[in-house]
Amino acid sequence: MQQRTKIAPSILSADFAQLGAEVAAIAAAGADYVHVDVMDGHFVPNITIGPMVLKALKPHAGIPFDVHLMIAPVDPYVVEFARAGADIITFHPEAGPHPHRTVQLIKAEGKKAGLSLNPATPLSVLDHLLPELDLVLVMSVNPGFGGQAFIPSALEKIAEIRRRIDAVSASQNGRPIDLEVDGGINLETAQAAVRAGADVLVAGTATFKGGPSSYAGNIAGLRA
Ligand SMILES: O=C(CO)[C@@H](O)[C@H](O)COP(=O)(O)O
Repeated sequence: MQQRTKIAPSILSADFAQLGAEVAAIAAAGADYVHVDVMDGHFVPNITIGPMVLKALKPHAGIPFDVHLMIAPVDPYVVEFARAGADIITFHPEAGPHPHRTVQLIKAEGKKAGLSLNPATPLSVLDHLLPELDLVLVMSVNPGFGGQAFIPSALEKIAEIRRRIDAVSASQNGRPIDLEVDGGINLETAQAAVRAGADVLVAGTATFKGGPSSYAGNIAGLRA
């Protein structure tokens, strides 16, 4: 069953010189999650922020921090990100040999666990893991940078994952599992992604364009 659409601004498009004020501003503007893109220059070709910055940002926004780890290996860093303030920790199945163990590590810290699928990652990675997950993140761009164009084949993937999530959720007394889409989200692609079954939209460029006075309108526009 699809929930109300949630908006998770990616702070990759925020003003990095004002990050505390930026996360406070998006929370005040109606964002549901703060989406933190963690990149290591190895798993993806870009380097962003680590647990120290997450810890510094945490007190600035009273909404869940949705942390997307684009790092390999991922297991050695799960506990540090959890204790730095992540509420949801999402990782890639390619980032470690044992994705099920990574989920166990996340859950042992009392956090929600997400699995992210790159554009070329097959849906079979979900076969034995979906019942354990709280979130599935469909990448609609190749991870590494903001401002890329939405890859249309993500829509087919979202629709199939929607079916699988609904089946698992129904067998677990309606336990919610978020279906999040990330990359190239604008007013047009947001509508297509939600129609296909997404219920969380990650949006960097589309949230932060125009500066703080535009955030509430940008978020409301995406949600509508
Ligand atoms: O994880 C990533 C990129 O790797 C995304 O979160 C992007 O940062 C989204 O940016 P826009 O496409 O919305 O600008």
